[in-house]
Amino acid sequence: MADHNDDLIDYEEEEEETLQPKAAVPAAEAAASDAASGDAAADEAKGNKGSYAGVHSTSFRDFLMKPELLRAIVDCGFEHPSEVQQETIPAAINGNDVLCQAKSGLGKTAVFVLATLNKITPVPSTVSAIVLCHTRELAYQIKNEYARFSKYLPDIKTGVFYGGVPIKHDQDILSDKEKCPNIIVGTPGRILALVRDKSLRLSNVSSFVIDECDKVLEAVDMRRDIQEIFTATPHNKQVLMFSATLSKEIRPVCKKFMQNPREIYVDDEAKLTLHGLQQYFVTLPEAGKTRKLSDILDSLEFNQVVIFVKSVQRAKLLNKLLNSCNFSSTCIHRDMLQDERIEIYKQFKDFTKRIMVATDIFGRGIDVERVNIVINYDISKEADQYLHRVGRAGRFGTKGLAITFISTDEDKKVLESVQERFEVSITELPAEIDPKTYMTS
Ligand SMILES: Nc1ncnc2c1ncn2[C@@H]1O[C@H](COP(=O)(O)OP(=O)(O)OP(=O)(O)O)[C@@H](O)[C@H]1O
Repeated sequence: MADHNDDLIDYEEEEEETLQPKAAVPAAEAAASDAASGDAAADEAKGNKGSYAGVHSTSFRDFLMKPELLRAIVDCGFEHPSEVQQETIPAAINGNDVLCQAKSGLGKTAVFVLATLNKITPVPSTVSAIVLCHTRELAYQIKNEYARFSKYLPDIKTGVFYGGVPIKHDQDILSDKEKCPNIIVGTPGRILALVRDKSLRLSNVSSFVIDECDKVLEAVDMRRDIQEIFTATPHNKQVLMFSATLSKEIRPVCKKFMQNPREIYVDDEAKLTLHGLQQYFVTLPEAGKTRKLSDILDSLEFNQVVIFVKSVQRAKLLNKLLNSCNFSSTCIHRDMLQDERIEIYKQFKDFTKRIMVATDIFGRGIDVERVNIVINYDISKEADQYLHRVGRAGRFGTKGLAITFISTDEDKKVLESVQERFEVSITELPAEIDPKTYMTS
């Protein structure tokens, strides 16, 4: 990656101000009894969570959080914090800046959602937290996570703003005293447009979050937007950033936005491998891909499948083909009306469709619990993106299966680099796979 330092404001050159650690909310104990009342909802919500949820002794009650949050956590069926949550929630609640890498599907979202909700004392018509991410569907998903966790905090309002829909709607919400959100989730382009036209005032922001931060800050145009949004916020605020992949090149770029952050990295890339996920490849000519895909979908048991392709055109075509063969398939790509994209995301999340043909807009951050197979009809261009894509299966320690089609020398190289970097053995797809090995019962 090029040296982007010149593009960024160098906060190290400014006077360092230490963030005030937030006063502890003396509520953890009191919350225990409140939390217990949500047990029935929790049992229902638990569903098929992976074994990962149960192996830790630390409890969410050990964190100094508002009792309303602890109640919501119970309702969501979260029994124990995952490793990344144990490591980062206390630091984030304490007011530290956090730059965090942790493998896919282990609950990074809850870290910033809980930390920001815990911090905010909502003031009407005042935006206190801003959360940025790279795709509209992810922004929508994060907004829903805020809705889940703020269930018992009705005074905190969250809004989501992204491109592809009329900006007037967002402007109206922001100018309405009753509706103006305290927390805003969005994609950089639309948020910047709202800042520039002065509908969105960020002068009271105390939390600034970037999810999938490597992706957001890698692309020069998105990074410029972020930088401009960042300069509209006060100097003294908490900055939190997250991704499953954080190369050594991007870390200093992220840190330019932070003050003395708590840094959590997975330097041993082998530790990014999801162990509940079986990974296979199939070598075949390009012309044989559709036939093979159809055989796989016919022969394997699955709950939901995501099939990744490399272009919009291929997504459209493949989806059409699958539908003509009576598969319950849908597709998502950038060449669609935004409302339609969100509708399709919702249908898939609600299990109305079993198969999603997608471009890389669905490759990071998207969390659909029932997805247990990912197929790379076209392999990604880079190893990092492979890791994110296959992470759509095997969420939160559940089992899953990833199958990658290899038809060119280029494809082979990407697969080799995945195996080397993440120390994972990807073998040839066997003639038969026992469903028990990839379906969580
Ligand atoms: N402590 C917990 N107990 C049970 N389930 C959890 C817990 N934390 C998170 N989850 C669930 O695990 C799933 C994955 O979480 P999330 O989407 O935040 O992962 P992530 O780390 O952001 O992954 P990615 O890197 O792929 O974006 C979600 O469905 C979430 O509700």
